[in-house]
Amino acid sequence: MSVSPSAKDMQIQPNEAEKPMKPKVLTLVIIEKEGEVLLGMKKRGFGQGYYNGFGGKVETGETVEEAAARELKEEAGVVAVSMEKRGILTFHFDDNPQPWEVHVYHVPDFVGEPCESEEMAPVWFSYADIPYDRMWQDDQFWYPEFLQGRRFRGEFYFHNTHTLVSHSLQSVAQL
Ligand SMILES: CNc1ncnc2c1ncn2[C@@H]1O[C@H](COP(=O)(O)OP(=O)(O)OP(=O)(O)O)[C@@H](O)[C@H]1O
Repeated sequence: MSVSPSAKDMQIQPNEAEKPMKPKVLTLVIIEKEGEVLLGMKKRGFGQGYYNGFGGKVETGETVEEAAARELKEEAGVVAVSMEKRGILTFHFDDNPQPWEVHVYHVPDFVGEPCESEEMAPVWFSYADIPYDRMWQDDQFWYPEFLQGRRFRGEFYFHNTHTLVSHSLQSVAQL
C-alpha cells in the first residue's frame, strides 16, 4: 500500500507558500556633520555606481547595531563614537521574493579619517548638493526626514531592482 507523505512528514506547513518571506536585515549608516553628509560611491556589488551610506548584511551572531559599526569601519575606515537608529525601510522587489529590511543609523561623531576601501569611495556633500540622481530612487524621499532629525518607517516597491514603483513613508515616535 502506498502512503503519500503528510505535510508534517515533509516539514512544511499547509499554507507555507502564502507566507511572506522573512526579510533580510541590512544596515545603513549616514555620517552627518555641520550641514554635510558623508556618502560613498559603491565600487562593486549591489548598488554599484550609486552613492549611498555605509552598510551591509547583518551576520549571524551580531546585533544590528554591531553590524552597522562593523560595516562602517570596513567600508569608510572610521569608528562610530555614537549611533542612533533613525529609520527602518522595507524594500520589496518584483524580481526577488525576499524583502530587505534596512536599519538606518545616524552617526554624528566618529574617530578616524574617512578613507577609500575596496567597496566604497567616500565623499562629503552639503545637504543642498546630495546627488539624488546618482542614488537609489527611495533616497530622495526619506533623506529629508533624516536630515530634519526625524525617525521614520517606509515601504518601497521596486520593479527590476532599480525602478521605484510606489512607496509609503511615515514619521514615527519610536522604532
Ligand atoms: C533598494 N534601495 C536601497 N536604497 C538605499 N540603500 C540600499 C537599498 N538597497 C540596499 N541598500 C543598502 O546597500 C547596501 C548593500 O550592501 P551589500 O554591499 O550588499 O552588503 P555587504 O557589504 O554585506 O555585501 P558583501 O559583503 O559585498 O556581500 C546596504 O548598506 C543596504 O542597506
